[in-house]
Amino acid sequence: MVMMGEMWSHVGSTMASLMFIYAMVKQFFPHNLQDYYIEKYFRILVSFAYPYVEITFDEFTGERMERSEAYSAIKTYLSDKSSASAKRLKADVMKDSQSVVLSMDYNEEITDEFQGVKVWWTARKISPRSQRISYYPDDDEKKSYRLTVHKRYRQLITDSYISLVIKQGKEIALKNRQRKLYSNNPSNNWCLYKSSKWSSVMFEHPASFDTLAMDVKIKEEIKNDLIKFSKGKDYYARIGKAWKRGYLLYGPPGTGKSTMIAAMANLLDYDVYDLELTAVKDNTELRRLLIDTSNKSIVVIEDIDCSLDLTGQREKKNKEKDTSIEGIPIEKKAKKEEKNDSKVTLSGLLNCIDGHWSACGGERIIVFTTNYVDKLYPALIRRGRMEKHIEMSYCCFDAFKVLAKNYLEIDFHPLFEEIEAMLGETKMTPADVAENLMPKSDYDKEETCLIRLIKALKAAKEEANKKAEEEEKEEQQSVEEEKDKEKCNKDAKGEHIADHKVKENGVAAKEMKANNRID
Ligand SMILES: Nc1ncnc2c1ncn2[C@@H]1O[C@H](COP(=O)(O)OP(=O)(O)OP(=O)(O)O)[C@@H](O)[C@H]1O
Ligand SMILES: [Mg+2]
Repeated sequence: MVMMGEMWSHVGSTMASLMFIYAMVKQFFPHNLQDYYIEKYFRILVSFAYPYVEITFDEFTGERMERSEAYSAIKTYLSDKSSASAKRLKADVMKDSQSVVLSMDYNEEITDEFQGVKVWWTARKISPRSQRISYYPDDDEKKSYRLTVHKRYRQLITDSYISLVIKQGKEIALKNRQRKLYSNNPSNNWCLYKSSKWSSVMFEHPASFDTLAMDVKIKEEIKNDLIKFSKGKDYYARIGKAWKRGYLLYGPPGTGKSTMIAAMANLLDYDVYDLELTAVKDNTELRRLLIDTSNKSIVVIEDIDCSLDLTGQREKKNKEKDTSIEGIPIEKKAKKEEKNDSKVTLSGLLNCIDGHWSACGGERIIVFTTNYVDKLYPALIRRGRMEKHIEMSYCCFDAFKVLAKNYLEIDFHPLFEEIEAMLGETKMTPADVAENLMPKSDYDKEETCLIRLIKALKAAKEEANKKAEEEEKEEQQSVEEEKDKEKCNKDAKGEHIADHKVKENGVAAKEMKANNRID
């Protein structure tokens, strides 16, 4: 690779010669023709002396100043090249590890070669001359990459080289990328200049399908479904369906719905977009948010039943009779009460899930979670929209075995038998089982943890029996009350009929008397 200085020394010496020629020629031209002809020929000479084409790739482009995909891809491509050839490099330390990513520093140049043609890349950063106050720290800096190539190769470079650089840059980025967890910013935080609808942190959840406690068969089925989906690009194209899939995870709190989403993301190597619907102003904003998600991602709407007034009907009922939302954990109830300024409607959400625009991009999974599947509007979760409905339920023995392996690193223990029997008759969430299995001190042995779990299961069973007895009593009481009421009603009705009969008999007797008198 030859540095760009070589090109500049050629340009410099040619320019000096041209300036000399220009001064000489100027003397011999009639004064009135100097301006027109000299300038014309001077331009031709300059273009001869500088026979290069420059192409600039800005970091932000378009009317809405979106981050340019080409810029990001070029950056990645050049990082790979420049770590070997550039003299001044910038270093970024990756958060998760000790690895360092090197990229070329500003105003640094590197050369590249494509089919024997030399090109020069320069990283540029332009800061404004005047100081101005800005809300957004790097609004005023303009970053770009400039590609310089001899005009003779213009066609080759624009037709083939640039697209190759972008393709390779994207591939490298995909290989090196650190997955992210995005959450939507409230719309009043959107920056006017660069619309940042999502903020992100590194996605570092350690959950996997190996550590997920649930029925083994169902787990395998879900894993296969996900893998099939991720490899299904051609299949989806063939059947004429957008490459996306909807999952509905439902079940009581603490059964592993959120953990399952993390395991899905880790299995497929996808980003996660945690969409808080209550922070979305309206349907248009929802659409913009979803358009702004990347491929290979999972869009999650947690507690969908609490997030939206999806059925005006149901909401009205709840207001009249609040008992229907009893049992919702406090924070979720608060969320439901807090919602309010969001004007996202059911049809808006449905349109976002499978409207025409939702086919832009691909390889996207959308997941809804809820504790109350029966409360959801059927259209929202019908098959075809939410293709897979997965019930996350109370801890079964399969699930317990996974938790015992996770928390105690054991596959078997004589107490397992008793636990299996107890789990068959007691409802306990995996979250509660896990909590009991977690050693509370360094001296806690496996047996201590298992015995603690057995005690908790017994207590849960007693509690459930007591509750069932109370419920039965209440039911009996209400049946008896109902019976009493019915009896009272009957008695009252009987009296009323008797009264009526007495009255009727009285009237008949009077009539007979009167008739007898007439006779
Ligand atoms: N199936 C499971 N496998 C492994 N761990 C689990 C499972 N279910 C629950 N846990 C443990 O319990 C914790 C709570 O689980 P999680 O947040 O996934 O429940 P959830 O179903 O999303 O609850 P909620 O309905 O309240 O959102 C997790 O951090 C995890 O440690
Ligand atoms: Mg959850």
